[in-house]
Amino acid sequence: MHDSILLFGATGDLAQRYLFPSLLHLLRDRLLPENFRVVAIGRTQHDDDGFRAWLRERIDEGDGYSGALDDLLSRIRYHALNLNDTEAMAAALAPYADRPAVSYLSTPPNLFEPACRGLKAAGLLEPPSRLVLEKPIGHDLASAREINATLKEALDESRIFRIDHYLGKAPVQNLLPLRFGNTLLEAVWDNRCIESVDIVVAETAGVDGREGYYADYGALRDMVQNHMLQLLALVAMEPPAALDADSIRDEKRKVLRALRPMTAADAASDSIRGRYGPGVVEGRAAQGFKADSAVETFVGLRAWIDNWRWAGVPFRLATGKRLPSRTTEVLINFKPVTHWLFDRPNARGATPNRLRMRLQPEETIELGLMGSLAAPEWGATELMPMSLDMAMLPPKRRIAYERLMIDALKGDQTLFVRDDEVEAAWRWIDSISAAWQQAGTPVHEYPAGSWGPNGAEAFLPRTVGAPSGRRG
Ligand SMILES: NC(=O)C1=CN([C@@H]2O[C@H](COP(=O)(O)OP(=O)(O)OC[C@H]3O[C@@H](n4cnc5c(N)ncnc54)[C@H](OP(=O)(O)O)[C@@H]3O)[C@@H](O)[C@H]2O)C=CC1
Ligand SMILES: O=C1O[C@H](COP(=O)(O)O)[C@@H](O)[C@H](O)[C@H]1O
Repeated sequence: MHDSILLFGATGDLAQRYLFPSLLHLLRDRLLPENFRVVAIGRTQHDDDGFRAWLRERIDEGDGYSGALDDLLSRIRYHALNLNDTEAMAAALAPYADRPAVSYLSTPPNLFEPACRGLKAAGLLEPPSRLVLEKPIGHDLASAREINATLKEALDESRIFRIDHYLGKAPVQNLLPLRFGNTLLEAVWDNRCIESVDIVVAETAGVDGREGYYADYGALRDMVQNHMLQLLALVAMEPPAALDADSIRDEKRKVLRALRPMTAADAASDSIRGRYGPGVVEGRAAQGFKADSAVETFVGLRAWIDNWRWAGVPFRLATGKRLPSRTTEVLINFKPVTHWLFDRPNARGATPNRLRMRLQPEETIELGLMGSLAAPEWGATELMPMSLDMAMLPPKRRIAYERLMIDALKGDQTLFVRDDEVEAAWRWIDSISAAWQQAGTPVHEYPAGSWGPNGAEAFLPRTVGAPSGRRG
């Protein structure tokens, strides 16, 4: 396990909210090597003590763990550097090439190339050192390819770790054991038994301080290209021959490549775009998002995977900001039974089986079944929907980045995205942006605190937002 991390973008939002807290938790739980050190790099001028004081004000140590924050701060050295200045980078960072290191670029993607130049000049990309990159990897297929080519000039793919923090979430890691560890599920996991799949990522948060980025990216590029397509790939992939990183990533890539490109003719039926206006979210007034570009904060898509297993099964993807509740879930909607035996006067109809995997805010799995309760007062046995609910209780709920940082330090790429997966995802996303452009797909305003623009309901499951265990 490497014991040296260089954190670029150390003064940024992501570092403050997630990366340093993750390191704090890992240190607190004694999961990092004894000599672990952090080299923090930002543009803002601080000396070591100034940065430590700045960081201390922004990190909550948590109850009952006194000492962990002091420990973390004592391991940090800070350098103010402009990543476009290769010579300055090489001079300041060469001393840290004394041990194999992980360099983590939590910076905008236009800095990846200059950062690689500086790291190379400092000797920090020599094997077995590694490079971790934040999303987004580009803005479209062409720019993603350029970034990937630049990275490969500096180091080989086996040492490049592209982050998708959804892969670090425990319930996402549970998708494979759930699918491939249960005969019961895998036997019915195809178009003979499954009618449709829903993947929903609803947020109450707005674009909050990332207006410039969002005006350029929108929900399609910010959320669908990465997190939602990774969920789709894990739900739809074939069983890998083994659990090593490349076997899993090979299968995910095949699914992404089988996504049917969207055409302008399909845009109206298979997609919807919206942008939040003013409204009320969780009881608080929220302003609308204004941008000069035609960019969406809500997107609904119907995706088709053109292969044997999934032919004819729609995958509905919906994500949006400033929606009424924070809900991330995957729903597998099974077909109804082929012949319904229980039709009687006043009897309820069949409710097809449904598997609901909720990732956020709570981590639960719910299987909807039909059953009966013999109730003498009704004079007959009435069929009714029932559900088997299970809360997933990991020993400790962790920030997704904790797992990803540990894996990068250990060199395990399973939960990181390979170049060809990123490119296959962009190929499909590009087809959608081109279809929208050709078809002139409008961006409809929706009030903050609503479930998206008119028409969004066709892309959202009926139950979304209902607390776990309650039928919508
Ligand atoms: N914030 C989030 O929730 C998420 C962010 N990401 C991704 O993570 C990355 C970082 O995001 P975020 O922290 O929000 O961004 P911020 O804008 O908050 O931070 C950017 C960081 O990069 C540094 N930086 C910018 N330009 C230079 C330069 N020329 N030389 C050296 N350092 C520079 C900044 O230094 P300084 O502040 O000192 O100027 C700052 O530390 C982005 O790629 C983003 O898309 C991904 C998922 C979620
Ligand atoms: O990468 C991103 O993810 C967050 C949502 O992550 P979650 O773990 O809170 O579900 C999203 O808000 C942000 O816009 C996007 O860049």
